Amino acid sequence: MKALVIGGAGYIGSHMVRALQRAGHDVAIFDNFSTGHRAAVEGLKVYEGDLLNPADLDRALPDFAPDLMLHFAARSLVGESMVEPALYYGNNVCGVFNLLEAMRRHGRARLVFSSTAAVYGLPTKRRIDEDHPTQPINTYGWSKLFAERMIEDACRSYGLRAAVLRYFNAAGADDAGDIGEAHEPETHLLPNILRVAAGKAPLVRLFGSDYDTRDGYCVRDFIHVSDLCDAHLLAANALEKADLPAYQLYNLGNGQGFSVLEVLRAAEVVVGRPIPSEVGPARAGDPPVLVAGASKARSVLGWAPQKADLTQIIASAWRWHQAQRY
Ligand SMILES: NC(=O)c1ccc[n+]([C@@H]2O[C@H](COP(=O)([O-])OP(=O)(O)OC[C@H]3O[C@@H](n4cnc5c(N)ncnc54)[C@H](O)[C@@H]3O)[C@@H](O)[C@H]2O)c1
Ligand SMILES: O=c1ccn([C@@H]2O[C@H](COP(=O)(O)OP(=O)(O)O[C@H]3O[C@H](CO)[C@H](O)[C@H](O)[C@H]3O)[C@@H](O)[C@H]2O)c(=O)[nH]1
Repeated sequence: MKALVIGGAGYIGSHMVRALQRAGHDVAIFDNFSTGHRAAVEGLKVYEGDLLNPADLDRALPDFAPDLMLHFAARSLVGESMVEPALYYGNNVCGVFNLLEAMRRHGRARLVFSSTAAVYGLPTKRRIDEDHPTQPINTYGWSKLFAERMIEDACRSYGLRAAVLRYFNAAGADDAGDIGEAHEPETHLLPNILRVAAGKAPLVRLFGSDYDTRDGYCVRDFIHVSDLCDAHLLAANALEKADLPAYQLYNLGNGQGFSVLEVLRAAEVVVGRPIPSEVGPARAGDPPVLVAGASKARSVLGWAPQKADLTQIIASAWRWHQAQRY
């Protein structure tokens, strides 16, 4: 299969490239390098282009003629989305619109799309499954929900077959240790903890300690990036199954929540020393608990996460942080 990874120079996209290659597929990347890294895509076929420029897609799609497109190219900082909503509606909504139109123009009909647990908003039940109401509390979540809707409509009207994957908290790095999470600025919990452990920052700030949770800290469901990629491969196969609908939606998480403090303590065990921290004010827009109900991906796709153990996730991220290439 020929797969075009849109946003393939980014954190999750670069891992997806690896997973596709290991599965024997022919891979190319489409990326504008706004947050991606050239070092992550060395030696690969790259179409440098922007989803906001349809001419770039008109160059890449007929040239590579992919059987499958995988979309990772988004802005994804919750805080930024509340200050600069236009950036989010531009990239995450107009970008997806341009992609869907280009796919229609060039007869490309298979898409796997990265969505997010942020589409759900505040949880109304302990585990968030796909039937949970979607009421985002930030612009990032709304932009992804609008994109999902456009994809669903394209499946109904234009013969597209698509899988939308709503991730919870992606973490960890490839076993090879040469690609990993590197955002600037970094806002995610685990890389921020490990930057301190690696001596690149003096301390990590824990946002809020008086949430209504077991220890007062926010609780999240961490899923290894390689397990996410496995689910994408399975979702791509599911697009070919006539007994499954043209539009498929799956949550991806381990179904187990860890508090911010528990993640810090687990990281201290992995690195073998205390990691300086301080408690700061709660961050605006953070739901207290986000834990996935992801049984649908298991039962329909046959997905079985191989790296669900938090210590294993942190250890893989730590290997990357110690030898970070970019
Ligand atoms: N990291 C997480 O925990 C998480 C959780 C849920 C969902 N997601 C979603 O997963 C996807 C990937 O996240 P990530 O953490 O790897 O992000 P990232 O910022 O590391 O990667 C995004 C990539 O897309 C590229 N890109 C962005 N806009 C583009 C455009 N207009 N045209 C071409 N390329 C463009 C960037 O240069 C980058 O290489 C995003 O859609 C994000 O919303 C991530
Ligand atoms: O330096 C930090 C960074 C984060 N946190 C806390 O750690 C938890 C996790 O925060 P992250 O920023 O790592 O992740 P989020 O849960 O905010 O968001 C992630 O998961 C969401 C869905 O669950 C979205 O998909 C989003 O794109 C993705 O970044 C939150 O309680 C946050 O307040 C800290 O205490 N200190």
